[in-house]
Amino acid sequence: MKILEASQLADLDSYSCKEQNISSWELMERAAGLAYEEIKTRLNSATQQIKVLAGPGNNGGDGLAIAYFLAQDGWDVDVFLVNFTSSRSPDNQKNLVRLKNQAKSNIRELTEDSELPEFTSEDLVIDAIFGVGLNRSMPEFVQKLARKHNGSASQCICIDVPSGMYLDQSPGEDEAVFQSDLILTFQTPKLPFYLPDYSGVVGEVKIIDIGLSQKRLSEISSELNLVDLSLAKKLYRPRPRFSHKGTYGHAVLIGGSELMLGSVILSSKSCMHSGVGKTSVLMPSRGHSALIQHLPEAMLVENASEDFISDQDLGFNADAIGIGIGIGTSEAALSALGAWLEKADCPLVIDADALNLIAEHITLKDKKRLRTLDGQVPKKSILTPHPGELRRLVGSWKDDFEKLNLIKDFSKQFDVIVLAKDAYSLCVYQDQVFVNSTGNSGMATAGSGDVLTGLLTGLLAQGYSSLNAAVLGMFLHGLAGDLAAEEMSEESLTASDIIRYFGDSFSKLKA
Ligand SMILES: NC(=O)C1=CN([C@@H]2O[C@H](COP(=O)(O)OP(=O)(O)OC[C@H]3O[C@@H](n4cnc5c(N)ncnc54)[C@H](OP(=O)(O)O)[C@@H]3O)[C@@H](O)[C@H]2O)[C@H](O)CC1
Ligand SMILES: [K+]
Repeated sequence: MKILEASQLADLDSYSCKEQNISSWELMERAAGLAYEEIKTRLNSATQQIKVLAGPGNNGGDGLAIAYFLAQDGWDVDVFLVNFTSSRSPDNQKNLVRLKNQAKSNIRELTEDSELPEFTSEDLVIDAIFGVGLNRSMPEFVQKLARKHNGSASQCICIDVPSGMYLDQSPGEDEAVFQSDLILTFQTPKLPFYLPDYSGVVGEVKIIDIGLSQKRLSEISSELNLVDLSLAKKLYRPRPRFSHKGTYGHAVLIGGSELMLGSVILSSKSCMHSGVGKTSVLMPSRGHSALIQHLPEAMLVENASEDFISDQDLGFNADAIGIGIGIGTSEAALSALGAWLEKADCPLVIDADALNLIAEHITLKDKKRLRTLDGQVPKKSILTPHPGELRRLVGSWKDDFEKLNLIKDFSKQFDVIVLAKDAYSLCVYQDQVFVNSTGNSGMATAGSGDVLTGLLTGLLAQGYSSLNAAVLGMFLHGLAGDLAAEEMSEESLTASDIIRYFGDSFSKLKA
């Protein structure tokens, strides 16, 4: 699903009105009506009082229409006109006149000099002060209102976006943003919903289809996408009926060191469950019997060292290699990694300590090592850093938008795909950004990343392009975690459970 910028949203709005021969007010009426239908399903006898906070722009216009519908239905509604300017958009004005004529709700004006309303646990607050039009800090009294609301126990439904949220920047340190329990957003998801800087204010998100032009939406080029089931289904390639294990590729996992042997076993197991034909494992020889015990389907590659990975020739052509899991940062690991980066002639997934080694040798600016590592990270490799590894690779950022730009620059510089793991992982290739919609906090557990690496390596070996493998694998991994958490709760989830739900996760793609 495309994620649009404010200017693209405005273009989509006006195009849709023309295409459908409706006025902007009629579009607002439709959007507000659909939001109201959703709100209605959430009201119950415990909802004592509804407080609608409406700004003077079109977001406020939505709020005034919702207040009208609620009052028509007999709900007790207090409307606060948050008048940070004396000018009102025409559609807002029309809705205000209608609301006043209806005479069923209490309407109060709030300006800088007004006493702010109280919010209690019995209030349902509908925040319609600012929408996607916010382009500078909210006026101080509106921020005070947000802080007062955030400090209360009231419930809050934000219309389109929480007031105070920018589409293209993080809030300043002291800037207030309305904390939402639910966001009813129109037509397309908005990027900040998925960024850590806004995590404290984003509750449940419901995307409401308000019938904007699908034709125009498909024409608008957006490099930002939310990876949902329908996008994942487009990437998935069904298995041909007439096929054999050679059809699905030969994946190799290279990982492990003296005290970190489990991770590569886990990763290999994940790879084996990804649909791949064959999985071979190159790991320290002291882990060989454990691997065979836990994963008899896997094949071992001879390894010269008991404790470290080596650059032993495979003796066959690998279709994809996953490298780095548990290798440590020793000289032995560094030298084997350097050799593999140099000789690999298939797509790579690079994870964990391999990323740390690469990062170290980029930031050290040690020319010799730069040549052996950074210069030879094969193009189109998938790098899967967690936030700490990412920082080591791309440097520090002051907010999520700067982070995104750093990742894009890095991806362009080395021509690699970066899958930045987070609550909502981001998969970035040059200027294209794919935001994951699956996953949960139960997956923040040891081994979860190893499972992702195995899955990505397996998909690559099956012939998915690097970008498609990264995007699809990210989605499937999160979905498996969600399905596992549904059954067993986030708390008890382990990395092995994620693998057990791969099957259900793939099934969703075929449904
Ligand atoms: N298709 C849809 O998604 C529909 C969306 N609708 C709703 O419309 C809003 C967007 O409405 P808009 O009027 O463009 O913007 P806002 O209501 O968010 O803001 C109003 C104006 O306020 C000014 N502004 C911005 N920041 C500040 C600030 N910090 N202080 C004071 N004023 C500010 C700005 O105008 P300027 O000219 O002063 O820059 C805004 O334009 C969308 O979110 C939906 O809720 C429609 O209902 C139809 C369908
Ligand atoms: K709002």
